[in-house]
Amino acid sequence: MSAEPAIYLDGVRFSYARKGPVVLDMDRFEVAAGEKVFLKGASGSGKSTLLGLIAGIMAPTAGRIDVLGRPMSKLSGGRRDSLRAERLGVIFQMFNLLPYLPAGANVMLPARFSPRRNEACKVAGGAEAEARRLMSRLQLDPKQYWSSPPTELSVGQQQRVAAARALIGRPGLVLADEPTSALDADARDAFLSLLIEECAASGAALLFVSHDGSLASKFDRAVDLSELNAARVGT
Ligand SMILES: Nc1ncnc2c1ncn2[C@@H]1O[C@H](COP(=O)(O)OP(=O)(O)OP(=O)(O)O)[C@@H](O)[C@H]1O
Repeated sequence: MSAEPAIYLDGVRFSYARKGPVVLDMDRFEVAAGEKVFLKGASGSGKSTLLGLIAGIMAPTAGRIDVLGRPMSKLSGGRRDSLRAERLGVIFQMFNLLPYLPAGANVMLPARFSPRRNEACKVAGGAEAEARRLMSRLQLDPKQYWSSPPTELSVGQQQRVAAARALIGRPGLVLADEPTSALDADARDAFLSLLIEECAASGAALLFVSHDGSLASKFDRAVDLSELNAARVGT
């Protein structure tokens, strides 16, 4: 496992519009390699914005964000996309599954787009074998659901597909934005335990956003963005 931090953020400011309000203003934030961090904060405190910046979907207005030792915030949009595809697993609030691809093909997507992740699947017998293993681990039987279109899956099942897709090919960092908000308490706890186990098995750091503070005890550390973000939007 790399000793470089999974996330290193220094003096970051971000506005959605050139003359718009500063929505994120953070001095320092770090997540160690393999660390599991729970990120909470009031609605509108900037959690999704922070994840978008770490994932390289947007670039900060000022400051530096390194991801797995790479200078994410200094890269062009195209190179940020490549870094995200090669090294990050991202589970969005709405899962962002491709509706025209069946579940199994959705899980395999990162391995199709990233040679590095495809290569990492070889120890498991290839990308399809690894996709099936991850679906089984996340309690979504691939014999039954491999060919199912996402529209025919329940919200909880779609979430498992999104998690398996994020985990395929050993990403160094998994970012999860409220992935449990649609689940009941038992399903939520089971899902989170499996996600944490799989991140630990592949050595991935996990930054997990949720409003539900009762989940925090499962993590190495909990962080409140309302305290870290000097912009204090939404509070
Ligand atoms: N696309 C956008 N354009 C302009 N402003 C935005 C955009 N997305 C979010 N914001 C603003 O940025 C601030 C932070 O929003 P963000 O979605 O990051 O908060 P959050 O903590 O994830 O909220 P929630 O817990 O409700 O999901 C809010 O004031 C919001 O209105």
